[in-house]
Amino acid sequence: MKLSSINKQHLLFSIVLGIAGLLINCYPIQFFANVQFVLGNTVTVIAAVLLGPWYAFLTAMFASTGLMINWDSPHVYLFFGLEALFLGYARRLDIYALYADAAYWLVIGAPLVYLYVTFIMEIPSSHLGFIIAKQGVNGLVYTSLASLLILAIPKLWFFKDKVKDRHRRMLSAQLTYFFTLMVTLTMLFSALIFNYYFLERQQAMLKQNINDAVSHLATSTQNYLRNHKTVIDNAAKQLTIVADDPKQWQNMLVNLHESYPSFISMLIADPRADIISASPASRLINIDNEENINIKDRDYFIESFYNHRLFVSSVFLGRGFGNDAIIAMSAPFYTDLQHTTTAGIVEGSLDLSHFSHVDQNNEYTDDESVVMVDEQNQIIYASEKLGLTALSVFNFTVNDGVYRTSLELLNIEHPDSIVPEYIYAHKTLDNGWTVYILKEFSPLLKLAEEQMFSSFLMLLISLVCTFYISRKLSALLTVPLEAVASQFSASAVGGTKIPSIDENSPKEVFNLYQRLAASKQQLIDNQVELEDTVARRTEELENANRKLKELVDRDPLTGLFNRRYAEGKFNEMLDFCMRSEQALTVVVLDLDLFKEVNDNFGHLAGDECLRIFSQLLQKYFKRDIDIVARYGGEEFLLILPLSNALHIKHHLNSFREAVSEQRFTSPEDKREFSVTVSIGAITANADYANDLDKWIKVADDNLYQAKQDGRNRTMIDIITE
Ligand SMILES: Nc1nc2c(ncn2[C@@H]2O[C@H](COP(=O)(O)OP(=O)(O)OP(=O)(O)O)[C@@H](O)[C@H]2O)c(=O)[nH]1
Repeated sequence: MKLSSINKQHLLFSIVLGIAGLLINCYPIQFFANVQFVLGNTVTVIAAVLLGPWYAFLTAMFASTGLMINWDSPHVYLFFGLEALFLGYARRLDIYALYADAAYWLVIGAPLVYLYVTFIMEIPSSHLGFIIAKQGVNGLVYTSLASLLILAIPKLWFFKDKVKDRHRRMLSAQLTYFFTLMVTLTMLFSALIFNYYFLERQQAMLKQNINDAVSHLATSTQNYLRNHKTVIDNAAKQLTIVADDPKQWQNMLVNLHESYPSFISMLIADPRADIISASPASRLINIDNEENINIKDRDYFIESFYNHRLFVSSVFLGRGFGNDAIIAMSAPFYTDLQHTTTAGIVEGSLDLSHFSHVDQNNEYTDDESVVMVDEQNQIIYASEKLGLTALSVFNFTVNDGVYRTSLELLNIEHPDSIVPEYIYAHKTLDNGWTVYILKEFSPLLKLAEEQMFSSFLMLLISLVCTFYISRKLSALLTVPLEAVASQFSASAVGGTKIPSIDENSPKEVFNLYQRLAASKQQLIDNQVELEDTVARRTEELENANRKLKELVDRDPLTGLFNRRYAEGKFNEMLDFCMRSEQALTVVVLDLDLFKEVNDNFGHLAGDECLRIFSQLLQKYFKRDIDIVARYGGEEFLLILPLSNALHIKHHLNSFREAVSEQRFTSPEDKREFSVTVSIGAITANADYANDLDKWIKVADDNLYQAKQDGRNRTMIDIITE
């Protein structure tokens, strides 16, 4: 964009839009997981549609800053800046924003997100589909919203008119787009709201399940410990009864152990802390060799024997019994029922691998794991698939980052990752132990992803249906309108009968058609009437013109051509004779003593005489090419092309004699009189002279001579050279 082409008003508007976008994007609407609606980007689309690519880019930079503040990730400038340019240029090509944005996220956005997520954020590929779908859904939401806003707020059209609009869009395309927008937005929102509540419900159920599971595990663990404590306590009481008969101890211990196999081993020690009895006996090395094993350094002996209490040890790894984590439970027994003297202790080593049975019997074991830690946070038991070592410290980080959920999340393998690994619930037991139930997070994400893709699929199907239906719907209007237009187009004007249109056309179109038809009929009638009037007027005008022309060319008294006409025609006649190499005769005639006619018979008689004389002239010189003109007063001029030099004088004399024989009657007193005419003429080849005056001069001289010689005669010069 050239600096000179920057429009200040557009610049200001794009900045205002950008600031609005920035503010909106500071508060994105939270959805499931890390899905947030970035509705602030709506302004970028508005800028792209109304102002073009570079103003939109500026708006996008502002709006993205809102997201940058929120997400602290500069990628937003790249993604949304490119989107603004793409939409702006698509607008210049007259591609609708929604179609363009869908294309952007498919062709440019998705690969960019892929590269960014894989190489910069280092998020597991299992989350990729979800993240790309999330961006695409966001794009469609704010683009539809922006397009609808532009349609709904007419004031924005002020800017729209200034965008280069290459061609007008078809009504069908506009309707289709409008329907598509409506359906997209409705579908997206309903799908997202449905998904939101579905996922909320799923999470609530999950939370309930996991809490139930942890309560169950806690209760069963406590019961397990309590039961076995009771067993040890009861055993001590039994041993007090038979304290004086040590031979029974071994049998009793074996029987007890058989009943409670969860104890890996059981033993009885005397006051010297020597093991007197043990079960299973085979696991007590050297017991048969009378080499007693002494346990006076063990906590369980000290606590029970000296402190007289039922003791439960911390967790430790059994010695000589494999490497399972165990706890020792011990109780003192006495020589008498009054507990005056301690006779020894009874101890049971409780197998904690028992929890693996509990764990394995759990119906959700596929994606559910158990971790149990003691009060020092040492792992007592952990499901095998977690790969945690017994008695190591249970290290995890609580993931309360960008993922919005009411579930508690933690990470074990990747403590710093923003992607949660497990949903968990925990409970601390009375003895200070804590039980955890962990459930993998990815299936929930997968579910959300599937929901999103199925929503997409539904959207796609509805778009295809909308496209088809809106085309059909718009055809209901556009086809009859086009029919009306074609019937009233310029090419259809010729006909006088207007064809009818389809009766199924919408009523509005049919009404329009009827009004147009009535107007057109009126137009046709008017046109016919106008044509008649014009034809009539044209004829009248032509007649008037003809008359006018005759008036201009003719002498009003005699009806002969006037002098002006004759002089004007001379050259034409001369050319004609020149081409055909024929002779031309110019004749000047003058009535003899005409003054006397006037004087004796009056002017009316003179006029009548002139008229009849003229008729005689026309009778004698009647060829179409002859020009017979009144030259002035009682003088006449004849221009006679193609004259035969041998006959012309004779013909003139015949005329002269006819005049002298003609009888004229005075209109007033009916007296008769006659006149004679003197004739001067010249016959020569056309090349004799170009100038009529020269011809007339010779003819005039001859006329003079005729007058001089006594009138009523013809004088002619026939010039042959
Ligand atoms: N009644 C009538 N008389 C006309 C008209 N035009 C010219 N005259 C008359 O014609 C007469 C011509 O007279 P003159 O020029 O003296 O010639 P003339 O009497 O014919 O004598 P010559 O030519 O020498 O034979 C005049 O008295 C004119 O008034 C016309 O249109 N009507």
